[in-house]
Amino acid sequence: MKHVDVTDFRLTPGQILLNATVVGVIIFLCSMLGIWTRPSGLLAAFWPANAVLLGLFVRLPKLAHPLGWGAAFLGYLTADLITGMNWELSVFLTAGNFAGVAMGVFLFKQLAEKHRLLKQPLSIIYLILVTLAASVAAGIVGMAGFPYFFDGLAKDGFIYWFATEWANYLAILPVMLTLPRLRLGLIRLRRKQDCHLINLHQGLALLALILGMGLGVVIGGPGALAFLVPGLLWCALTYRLFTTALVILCSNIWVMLTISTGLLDLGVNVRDFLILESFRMGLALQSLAPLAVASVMNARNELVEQLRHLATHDSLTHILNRPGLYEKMQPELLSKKPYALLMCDIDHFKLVNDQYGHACGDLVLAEFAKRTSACLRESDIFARVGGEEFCILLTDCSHHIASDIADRICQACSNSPFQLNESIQIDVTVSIGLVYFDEQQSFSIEAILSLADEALYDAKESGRNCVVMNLASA
Ligand SMILES: Nc1nc2c(ncn2[C@@H]2O[C@H](COP(=O)(O)OP(=O)(O)OP(=O)(O)O)[C@@H](O)[C@H]2O)c(=O)[nH]1
Repeated sequence: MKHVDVTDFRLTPGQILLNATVVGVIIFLCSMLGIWTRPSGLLAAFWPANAVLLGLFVRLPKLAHPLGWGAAFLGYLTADLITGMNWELSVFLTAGNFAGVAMGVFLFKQLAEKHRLLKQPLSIIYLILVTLAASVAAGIVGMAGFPYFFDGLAKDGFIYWFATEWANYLAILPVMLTLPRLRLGLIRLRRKQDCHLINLHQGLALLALILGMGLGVVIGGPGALAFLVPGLLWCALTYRLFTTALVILCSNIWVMLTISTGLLDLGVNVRDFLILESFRMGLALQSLAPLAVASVMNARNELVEQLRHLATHDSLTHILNRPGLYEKMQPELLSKKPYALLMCDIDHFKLVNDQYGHACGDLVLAEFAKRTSACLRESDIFARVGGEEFCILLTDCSHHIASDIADRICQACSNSPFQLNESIQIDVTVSIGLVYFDEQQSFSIEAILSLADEALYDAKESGRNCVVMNLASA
């Protein structure tokens, strides 16, 4: 079945025009960068525009509107024409650029999103294959026009286009594909930890890479490229996928710059066209090893995170379970500010199970968790610690706030019946034992829970559907 991107239909003409303008401007700037960094025609190696266009169209498919393609065409053409190229040659070069990008967009569309975003180790193999095909497409156009425009052999045209495209795609695309949440050109970082200062381990990894770069320049020779490998691998084991891709791109640019300026002497004649192309591809392919390591680490970290979540959360109510609560009840958290612990137990819950069945009992538990969560503050910790027993840790609160919250939970249950399905409505009440601790007091987690259990027992004894509060004394 043909896949239709419904988001296309939601764009207004104004948005489509704005998107196209953004694409056109980005491609113009990238083309200018490529032209500007081309020293005396020989090392026109850094041509980011195609990889950036492909990355944009893969990450934001709504940009790949016919107007977006048209704007990209104008972006390429304008950069060429204002830097003195004749329009015939410019159209030929742009056709080569488009052939590669179109092939890449088509093939990436056939892949699952996890592979498009390089989230699985196998994604790196797909990246190699897709960019290989895109570079062959560009190479075929290059081969067709090379004899006419450059008076060279068609075979050389193919090699030149193919190698340059492949090296650029492999270096730049990983950065585009792993860029955290691209929204209108703004980067929204997913986790707080991304904003933290890099830690010592990450700093050392970067230092190892810089050392490798420096050693390569000092020692030189054909092995100099491999000096980057330890630093890159260390980065791959330490940084997130996007950061690793960025570090790889920067180190590749460094190598290309030091070679083109003569700072890095590989001991081979990089002015020889075939040696240069072989070198470019070797550099790009070498970068895939650390990228694959980073991708494996990414998949592993996501798996560990999923397992950790499963181990610390209750699958029925999606709140913390007992181990999750213990993990959060850090002694240092409990020693600094006054806090309260609420032990909640649904009244006569056994009757619900007996009368309506276990499945309805489960619905009551889930609804209780939902109603209770709505009564809590963001900082409160809520866990299911037994069958129909729930525990709430209220950090940094007065005993007034604690008893207010406990009353609110009781009312949230008793005020309106629980609607289990279209025909079943039941009245549910909850008993709550509350213990309040000021910051002077120090108790073990077990002692805290046991004191709350005693208060809960008193609440049950007092007739249920009520809160009993104990002020703990050390
Ligand atoms: N549906 C469902 N029932 C559970 C679950 N875990 C425990 N239970 C049931 O919860 C009931 C707990 O009953 P009791 O501990 O006797 O207490 P109660 O009926 O709530 O009475 P009081 O606490 O004295 O008001 C038992 O029938 C358990 O089988 C669960 O995950 N789902």
